[in-house]
Amino acid sequence: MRLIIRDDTEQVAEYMASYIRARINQFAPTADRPFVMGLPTGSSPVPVYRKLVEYHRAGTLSFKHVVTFNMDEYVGLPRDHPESYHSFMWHHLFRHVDIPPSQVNILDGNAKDLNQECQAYEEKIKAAGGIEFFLGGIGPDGHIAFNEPGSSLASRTRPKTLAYETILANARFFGGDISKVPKLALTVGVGTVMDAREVAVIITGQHKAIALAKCIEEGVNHMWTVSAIQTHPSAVVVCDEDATAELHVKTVKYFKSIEKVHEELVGKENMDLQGRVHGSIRRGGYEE
Ligand SMILES: N[C@@H]1[C@@H](O)[C@H](O)[C@@H](COP(=O)(O)O)O[C@@H]1O
Repeated sequence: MRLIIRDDTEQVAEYMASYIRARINQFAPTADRPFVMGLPTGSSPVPVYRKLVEYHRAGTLSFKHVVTFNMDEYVGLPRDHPESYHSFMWHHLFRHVDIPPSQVNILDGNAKDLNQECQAYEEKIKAAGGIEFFLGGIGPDGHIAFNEPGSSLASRTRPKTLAYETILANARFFGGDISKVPKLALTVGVGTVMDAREVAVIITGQHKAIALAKCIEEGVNHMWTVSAIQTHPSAVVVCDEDATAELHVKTVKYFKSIEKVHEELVGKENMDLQGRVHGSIRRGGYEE
């Protein structure tokens, strides 16, 4: 696993978005061989989506042959509610790019049979050939998607009761009114995320510093579900300086030195590929 540290959220977004652009363009997706992505909601990915939209407008990125699967959705919120993840994704990304709506997949939190909806989602991912690249964010309690502390690290897409801490954290999107925050969600499982061929997680802000330390410096633990990425063969965490507050200085220095040596090996001219180099050094992905 690699840890990439940037000064602030803007630089984190720049890194992540340019990496995604390079990854899609390098994959050269076609109608028969689309690029399949997993996508998160939350405030952390917003600047990443803004940059992806900019790239699209500048003509350097197309979503024509991209298929997306969102991580999660609230149960019981109308699809067009401003805080549904459906609305969020169309507002921040999909309506600004050339993705055909038929290639967008978001769990239906109003499905009659929620278990059936989740099972069908897993099958749809499988039918699409699996997820090539899963972008994730985390909650301050280290949850990835809505895989709250104690979720099985082998979990699949399913309905999930939200932890009180998550309900509190998300109250800011519902005018600070806890009673308005849905208490149940549909979410991909940790196992679903881990099945992706590559996983990248954005962790920003001092309020996520403990979660980052648990994920990087401690063992794999179901109480910090994002820590499962330690077992993934091709994973990266991209964080800002604020989020490193609970890491040992030695850890920060270590990952910065890895990146420095990597830059020297790869050469400045390839830096836009951010760790993914054509040819002999890397065939793809973050192997560490
Ligand atoms: N289900 C979502 C997660 O997928 C997301 O990672 C998290 C963090 O949101 P933010 O980036 O706003 O801190 O919010 C919710 O809990």
